[in-house]
Amino acid sequence: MHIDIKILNEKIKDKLPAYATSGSAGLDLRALIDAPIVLEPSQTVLIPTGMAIHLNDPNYAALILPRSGLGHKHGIVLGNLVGLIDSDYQGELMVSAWNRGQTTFTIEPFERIAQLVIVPVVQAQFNIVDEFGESNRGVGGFGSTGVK
Ligand SMILES: O=c1ccn([C@H]2C[C@H](O)[C@@H](COP(=O)(O)OP(=O)(O)OP(=O)(O)O)O2)c(=O)[nH]1
Repeated sequence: MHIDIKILNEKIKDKLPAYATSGSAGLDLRALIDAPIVLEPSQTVLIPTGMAIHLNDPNYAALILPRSGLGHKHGIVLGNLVGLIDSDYQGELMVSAWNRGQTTFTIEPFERIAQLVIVPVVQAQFNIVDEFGESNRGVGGFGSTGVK
């Protein structure tokens, strides 16, 4: 798949997202900031990435996800938990960085703060019905199969 990407800030030109290994699902996104940002516990900041993508196909979306290491070791996740990038969005990719840990964390310029995953999407059409067809589960949910 080819995706149009716009460089909005020349400083990111030689640091564009790339798959780290042939099996990588995510592309690391870097913080396009001029100076370190100190994130206090519980604080959330919106971090620019200096780039925009245009997926241009309703059958795809991109998800911004936390980096496992940052989340596990330092408590840096996303203020919106997951960022959803619509296929018609052309603006700058922004990362909502949330320090859910108990100590300050400093985001350095160009630090890899999140990752972008391209995913397939189905835009559904809904048929209004009075009754659904047969199903094994029916309306049972929220642990109805025995999960505590
Ligand atoms: O982490 C994120 C989440 C979203 N976006 C951009 C891409 C997305 O297509 C657009 C709108 O996001 P969303 O629909 O989730 O935001 P909203 O709060 O529902 O606002 P809107 O009224 O703009 O849809 O913002 C980002 O850059 N980073």
